[in-house]
Amino acid sequence: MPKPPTAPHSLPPVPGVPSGPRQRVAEVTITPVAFRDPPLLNTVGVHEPYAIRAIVEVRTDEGLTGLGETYADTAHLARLRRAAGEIVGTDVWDVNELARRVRASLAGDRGTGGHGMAGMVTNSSTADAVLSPFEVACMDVQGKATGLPVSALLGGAVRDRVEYSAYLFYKWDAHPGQEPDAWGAALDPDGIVAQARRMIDAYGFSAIKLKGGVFPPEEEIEAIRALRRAFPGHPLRIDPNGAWTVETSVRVGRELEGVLEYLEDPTAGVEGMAEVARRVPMPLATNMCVVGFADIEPAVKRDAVGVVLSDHHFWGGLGRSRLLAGICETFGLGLSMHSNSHLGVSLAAMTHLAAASPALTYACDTHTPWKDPDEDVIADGALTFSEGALIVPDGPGLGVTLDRDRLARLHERYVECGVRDRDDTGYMRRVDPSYEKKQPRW
Ligand SMILES: O=C([O-])C(=O)C[C@H](O)[C@@H](O)C(=O)[O-]
Repeated sequence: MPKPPTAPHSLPPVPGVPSGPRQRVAEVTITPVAFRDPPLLNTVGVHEPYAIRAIVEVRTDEGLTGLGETYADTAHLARLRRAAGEIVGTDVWDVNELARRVRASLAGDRGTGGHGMAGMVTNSSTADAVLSPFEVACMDVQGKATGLPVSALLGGAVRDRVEYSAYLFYKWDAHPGQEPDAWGAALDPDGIVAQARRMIDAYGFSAIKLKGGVFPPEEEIEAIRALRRAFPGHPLRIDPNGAWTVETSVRVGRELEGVLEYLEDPTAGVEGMAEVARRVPMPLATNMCVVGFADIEPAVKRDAVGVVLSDHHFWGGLGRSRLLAGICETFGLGLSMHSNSHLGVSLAAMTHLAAASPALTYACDTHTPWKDPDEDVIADGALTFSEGALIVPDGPGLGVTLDRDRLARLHERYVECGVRDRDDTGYMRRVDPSYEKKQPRW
């Protein structure tokens, strides 16, 4: 009797896991990198000359490689490295097993800092933040193994282009001791409008977010009014990262009635947010008081937020961010997307997630315009903005490839600038030393 043809891959099936070319994680590489970051101001201080990220590569026993990207502060890197050792041997389709192993690798780790969450009032899950880049990398492999884009693996793209917003910052001309960059300074309403015009001319964005909490609220209200006059049709948002008292938040919210599409994190903590929400006319958005699954119930009970900014880096990857999207739909919460200084691997993952999230109806945040296009780790051409949006890549996986020369260069920079030795906040922000004592600032 002729033998049945052998399957191309010989792993036993995993119950409940979709079939597909099966592969196991054979090797994991984590490469911290540093890229130039302009002197953008936020409520804690100023961005450092370099932002740091970690690029995660997951290689399989079948020779495919998947990519992920995450924070690279000292605490987070140490956790990533522990997890990397544990996940070798995992089937890339078995994300539950991947999560189990990541959690096991963190046993006994009670730390909550790192991964960009320092200073937040949060129930953010360290394990979710560690899981995220590995899950994204495994999904990239799944896509490569099946020929499907990640958006298809997430349930299917409901849009073929993902809109992003112009993310404006008050800004110095230059970091001390450096040449001014092409953006120039933006320290008043005219500077902010000029920055918006430049960014919108270059990218075509049709929504605008201003990072606030830097100057007294009256000045920031003026900047928003100036933006409204200059861009009458663009939805506007302001985000002071929780720097205002409840009373200041209420005053700003009322003054900007009819001007803002949402007011993001005006004050810190779910109680304060709930009180502001009761007294201002627009929805409150957050990426500070709902940053993990445990934050959802208290926020919903108190009606504290109208819009959640998801972020797959915090929420455990793409699959768990889809879960968040479903919960938001259930409770009638809007869904938008948060960003931090990031590279192209994250941008690709954000774009696939947004494409596959029907409830995500707001333009997403991105820091991309603040990065020199040569300072990335991906090859050019995969992600290009047109009319404020990215076309969702339709090639296998994330649809981006690593440029190894760039990766090596940015890693060398990371080693040279010594940031690896810093026990920083995870933001790579130079923090005003008096900040801790000044919260809320107004
Ligand atoms: O709420 C936000 O958009 C952020 O927290 C993102 C960034 O950390 C932002 O504040 C920054 O880049 O300074």
